[in-house]
Amino acid sequence: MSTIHQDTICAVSTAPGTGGVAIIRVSGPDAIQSVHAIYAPMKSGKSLLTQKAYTITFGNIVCGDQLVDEVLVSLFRAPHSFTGEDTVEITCHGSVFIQQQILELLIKQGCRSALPGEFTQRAFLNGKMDLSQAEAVADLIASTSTGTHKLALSQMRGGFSNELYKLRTQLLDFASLIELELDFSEEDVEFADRSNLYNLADTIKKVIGGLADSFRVGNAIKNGIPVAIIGETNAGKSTLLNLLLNEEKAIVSDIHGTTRDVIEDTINLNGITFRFIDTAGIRETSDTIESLGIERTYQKMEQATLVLWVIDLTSPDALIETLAHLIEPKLSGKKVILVFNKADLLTPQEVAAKQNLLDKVQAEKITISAKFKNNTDRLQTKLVEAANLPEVGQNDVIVTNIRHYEALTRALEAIQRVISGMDNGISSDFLAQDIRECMHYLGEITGQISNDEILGNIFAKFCIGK
Ligand SMILES: Nc1nc2c(c(=O)[nH]1)N(C=O)[C@@H](CNc1ccc(C(=O)N[C@@H](CCC(=O)O)C(=O)O)cc1)CN2
Ligand SMILES: Nc1nc2c(ncn2[C@@H]2O[C@H](COP(=O)(O)OP(=O)(O)OP(=O)(O)O)[C@@H](O)[C@H]2O)c(=O)[nH]1
Ligand SMILES: [K+]
Ligand SMILES: [Mg+2]
Repeated sequence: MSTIHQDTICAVSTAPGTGGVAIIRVSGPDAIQSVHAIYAPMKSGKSLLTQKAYTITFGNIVCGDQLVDEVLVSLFRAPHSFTGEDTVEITCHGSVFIQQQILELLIKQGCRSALPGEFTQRAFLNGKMDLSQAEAVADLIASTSTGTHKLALSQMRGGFSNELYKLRTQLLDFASLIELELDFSEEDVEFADRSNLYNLADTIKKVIGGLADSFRVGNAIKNGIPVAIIGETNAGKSTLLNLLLNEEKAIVSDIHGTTRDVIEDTINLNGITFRFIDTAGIRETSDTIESLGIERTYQKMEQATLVLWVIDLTSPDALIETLAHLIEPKLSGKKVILVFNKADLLTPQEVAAKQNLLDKVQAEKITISAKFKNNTDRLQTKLVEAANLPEVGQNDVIVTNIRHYEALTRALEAIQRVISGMDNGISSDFLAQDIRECMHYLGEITGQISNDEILGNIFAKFCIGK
């Protein structure tokens, strides 16, 4: 792909504010000329126009006869740069005022302020990387832990893309065999050995299915495992949240219905990110706002992977059972830990007598005192066990991006139609159509298939200067 964006863009690529130095990036056909016009190298004979690529020179940025700053200027010549275009980087002093002045000078030279992600978008459009690699650049910038860093790095280096290219090749083989048959359809012969084709479709299905399934892990690593803390009012949910986060995040009081809006935050336990979600206590209420809060509790429960159902051991058994009728139907498919709280208020005998409560609920049980932090280490251990995240190796391909997950789901549906079509002896042209559809969705991930809307959505989420 050749450069189709003929204008030259500029932006500050370092964090806003005042670091010691800042980098201003200029990319496009007039990058070298534009910087040349505002730059005076210290040593004669070092004009940017004649400098070799991958060199740095020292000099002054000037506005007429006014000195703006002493800077370093790095030169990249197309196609050997991040964007694939001519690129010049000015490293100036970290004053916002200086950065602004230099940008203004560049704009006077005909450069345009870059849009968010536009440098990376150009790298994609110039064939420097595919779309999933470009998206990984944003993930890498946002990475905050070993897990997110490792996944973003592997995706940026093309691990995921290679997997998809392999699949595409297999699908192409498949399609050509089928299409060969179509060419000879009058003769009513089957060129492509059906059982080979069937095996191939099945292999492809397994690979796509495996990639789609990896999103559970990828999403958990990237966004944290959602853990909803639910239960009756005053059970001690907010006390438990604060304890898990080690921070007074939520208001705790002895008034029923204190928490009305959802409060959430993440924390790392044993390298796993958990997103704890404190919710409004569930009870019958005539208060409109509280009812809305309880609605949200149910929504959050639905979105959670893990549910901590907090029970006040001092509540009457009947109340707990009544509440169970409301909660239980919403727990299917989730890991549940029943947290019997306020053990400090009961004798050990009384606590023991309560152990059979809610026996019919499929769940682990633990007895704690959130207030006095009794047995809460055990609860953390249980959480880590319940997370059940596999070790991710250097070469494992894990899907972390919801856009990729959705495309994989579509691709999986298409290949499943191929398989059931073969089961039902469907005609070859229909099979070919489904194979092409499968390829289309895989192509959306790498950007072989793309449009302005997809690209706009992706790059608008980048920061400016990237
Ligand atoms: N100053 C600065 N630091 C930076 C970046 C940048 O743009 N500027 N990057 C921005 O994200 C990252 C580095 N990414 C880069 C990727 C490729 C090329 C490049 O010149 N590629 C050439 C030649 C490669 C080679 O020597 O083999 C090419 O692809 O042809 C430069 C930076 C991180 N650090
Ligand atoms: N004795 C004792 N009191 C506790 C314990 N945990 C919480 N409490 C008290 O129980 C009361 C309610 O605690 P909260 O954390 O606000 O309960 P909640 O479940 O968030 O309540 P709502 O937000 O109203 O649904 C407060 O007075 C807490 O101090 C505990 O383990 N032992
Ligand atoms: K309360
Ligand atoms: Mg609360």
